[in-house]
Amino acid sequence: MMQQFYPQVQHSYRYELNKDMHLAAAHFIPSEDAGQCQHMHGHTYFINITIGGDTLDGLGFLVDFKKIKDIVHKRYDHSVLNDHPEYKAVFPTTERVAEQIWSAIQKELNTQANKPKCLQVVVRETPTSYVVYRPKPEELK
Ligand SMILES: Nc1nc2c(c(=O)[nH]1)N=C([C@H](O)[C@H](O)COP(=O)(O)OP(=O)(O)OP(=O)(O)O)CN2
Ligand SMILES: [Zn+2]
Repeated sequence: MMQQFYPQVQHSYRYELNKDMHLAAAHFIPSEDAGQCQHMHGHTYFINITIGGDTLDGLGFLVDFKKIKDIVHKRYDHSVLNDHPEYKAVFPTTERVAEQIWSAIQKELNTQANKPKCLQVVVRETPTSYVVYRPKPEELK
């Protein structure tokens, strides 16, 4: 997975969890400036999510791996990204997809008593193109 590329994120949390997944989705960037990308096309997105925290839940989980996959995969797999409400105001670029994934995951983590933090989201759109998204420190308070 991830073509063996795992970017490191600096932190001092006791635990770091990583979840890899991939999903198939179509998108287009509705602007002439996007060249060929203005036309609908598909990708197999490879996604890596990094979560940190100091405290585990009663099961000994920082967060359930399955919960992380469900938030992203159930939402986007075999869908057209442009159809999702979060891409009505912004285009579904790799950068925006990474940002939206971070936002959805952190929103769910905020409901947990042990308060894990989503430290990094990597989205690989093609074999040669990927984005790393990291929140600002104030967004993790
Ligand atoms: N900053 C961004 N640039 C581009 C994005 C993007 O999301 N953010 N997206 C695209 C297209 O959607 C395209 O699918 C991916 O582009 P690209 O990596 O250029 O695709 P190729 O497979 O043709 O890359 P090569 O390395 O030239 O084979 C475009 N730009
Ligand atoms: Zn594309």
